[in-house]
Amino acid sequence: MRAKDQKKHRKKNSGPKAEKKKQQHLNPKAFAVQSTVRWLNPFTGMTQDLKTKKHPIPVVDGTPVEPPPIVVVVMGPPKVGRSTLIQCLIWNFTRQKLTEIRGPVTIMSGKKRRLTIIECGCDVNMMIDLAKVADLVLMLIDASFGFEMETFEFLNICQVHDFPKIMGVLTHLDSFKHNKQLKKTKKQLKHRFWKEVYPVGR
Ligand SMILES: Nc1nc2c(ncn2[C@@H]2O[C@H](COP(=O)(O)OP(=O)(O)OP(=O)(O)O)[C@@H](O)[C@H]2O)c(=O)[nH]1
Repeated sequence: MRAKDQKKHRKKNSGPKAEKKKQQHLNPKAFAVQSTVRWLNPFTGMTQDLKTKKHPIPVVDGTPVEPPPIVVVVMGPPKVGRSTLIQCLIWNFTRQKLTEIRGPVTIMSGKKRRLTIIECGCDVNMMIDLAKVADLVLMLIDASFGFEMETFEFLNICQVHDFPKIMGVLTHLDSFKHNKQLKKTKKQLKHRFWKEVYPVGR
């Protein structure tokens, strides 16, 4: 068969494929300038875009007027006197009595300074979370008993997560009958506390 006799390939004008091809050719220069008149029009064209770009954007200062509250974490083993200490702190700053502590308590400690006091339980997850956010940790130690597992656990966690400021607070000091014994225990606990905290603490 000769090439002349062969039928020429004809373009499809109907059917789904043809429709698709037609649609593809509808807007070949979608992002090009199609009309210079419209392009120069101050309300619809590029001029408006250029003007907007030139317009200075006001810089908003997002810094809060009042500083965020200082997070104070009160931690210690069970029955060491955490709730009692928090109640005393609240009474000291606000002259209000809080019988039950159910969560974080925020108090005004100055004209613009706020304190958020959080009681830390003996749960490890809670300790990890609070070690990350605490600005100051009040570490309660029962003087009549000495250091307990929870205290060391918390100190270890603090070493991993950016060590916060730590203050040791001795409780149950009134259980000592003799002054000499009290002084000796205080000294011992103080030395031990510094040994544990100082090498890594701020
Ligand atoms: N003698 C004496 N008793 C204290 C002292 N601090 C707290 N207590 C008593 O110890 C008991 C427990 O105190 P809480 O403040 O409830 O201790 P906590 O650590 O909050 O205890 P839990 O949350 O129940 O684990 C209470 O009866 C307090 O009165 C203290 O310095 N001396």
